[in-house]
Amino acid sequence: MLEAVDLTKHYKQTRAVDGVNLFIEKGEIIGLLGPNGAGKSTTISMLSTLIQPSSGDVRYLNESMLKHPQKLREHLGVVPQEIALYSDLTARENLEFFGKLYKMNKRELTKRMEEVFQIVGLENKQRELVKHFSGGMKRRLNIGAALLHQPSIMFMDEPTVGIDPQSRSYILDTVKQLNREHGMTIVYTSHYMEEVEYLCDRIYIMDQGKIIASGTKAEIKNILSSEQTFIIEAQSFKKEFVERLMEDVSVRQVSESGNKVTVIVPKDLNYFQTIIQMADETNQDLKAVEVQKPTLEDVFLHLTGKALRD
Ligand SMILES: Nc1ncnc2c1ncn2[C@@H]1O[C@H](COP(=O)(O)OP(=O)(O)OP(=O)(O)O)[C@@H](O)[C@H]1O
Repeated sequence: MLEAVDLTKHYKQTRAVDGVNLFIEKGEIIGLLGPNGAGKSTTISMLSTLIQPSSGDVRYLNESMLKHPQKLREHLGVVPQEIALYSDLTARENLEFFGKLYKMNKRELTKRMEEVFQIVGLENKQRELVKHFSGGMKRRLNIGAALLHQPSIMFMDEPTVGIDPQSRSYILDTVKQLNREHGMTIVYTSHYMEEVEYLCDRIYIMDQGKIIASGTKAEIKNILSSEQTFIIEAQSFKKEFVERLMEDVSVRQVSESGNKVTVIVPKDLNYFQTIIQMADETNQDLKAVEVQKPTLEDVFLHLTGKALRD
């Protein structure tokens, strides 16, 4: 339905987005995951026609949107990273303002505002000044503003950054509900992999302006299917035991943190046995040895050598 074709944006020396190809099908929740500065916001600003690419194309229903962005804009809702509300107005006055921008007539707007306040859970706060709202309530109202004109595609740029856990969980549930009950297509950017894992059908992982992996959650985790991770727990670790692990040529990675040691080995090894044997030989007491399923964070670490929240 919506496609980025070799999308590139540079600012002087910075290649903010560097040859991104991605597609979004109707009814999907797509996650755009990457650390700060990866190019997520710039990508969605180009996809939502807010900024012009340096090169490449944005296609909606197979038609280029660079010359006629209006065709796409009426179907889009954008929740920007920065809160865009008037704090001296009430929640209701804010939505009225946005409704006028969308050129909605009064009757239509009044009806839609009721629905929107309900979706974002602010029915009882309509007449309160936004300056008295918590960060989470402002975010929810911001989402409400983007929903007024009933868009079919919604771009949400890190909508849960810096808010309380209750509002965060409310927003995540709202995203699911908009998708399931209203059939909305959603593009969700985040650097919280657990959010993307919870919400999204397909994921694009970005780093330094490029897509470095894409696919369903299962497909992405499969990237690591050639490895297995063991978490070894003990009251304290003996130097000899950790050294034995580090010296083992079949071990790909060892890291020690507090009372846990993480060991990555090829999948086909029966390494559980080896760990027990090494512990025995070095008089190391163990509390537990667990095999860990890979998370998206592990995949990211594997692909880029750095953590998502660096
Ligand atoms: N208007 C601009 N002028 C100059 N450089 C920019 C501009 N916008 C973005 N950049 C740079 O482009 C790169 C990508 O930025 P972008 O905001 O798209 O990343 P992001 O993945 O959304 O990060 P964040 O999670 O911090 O929002 C960064 O290095 C940023 O500094």
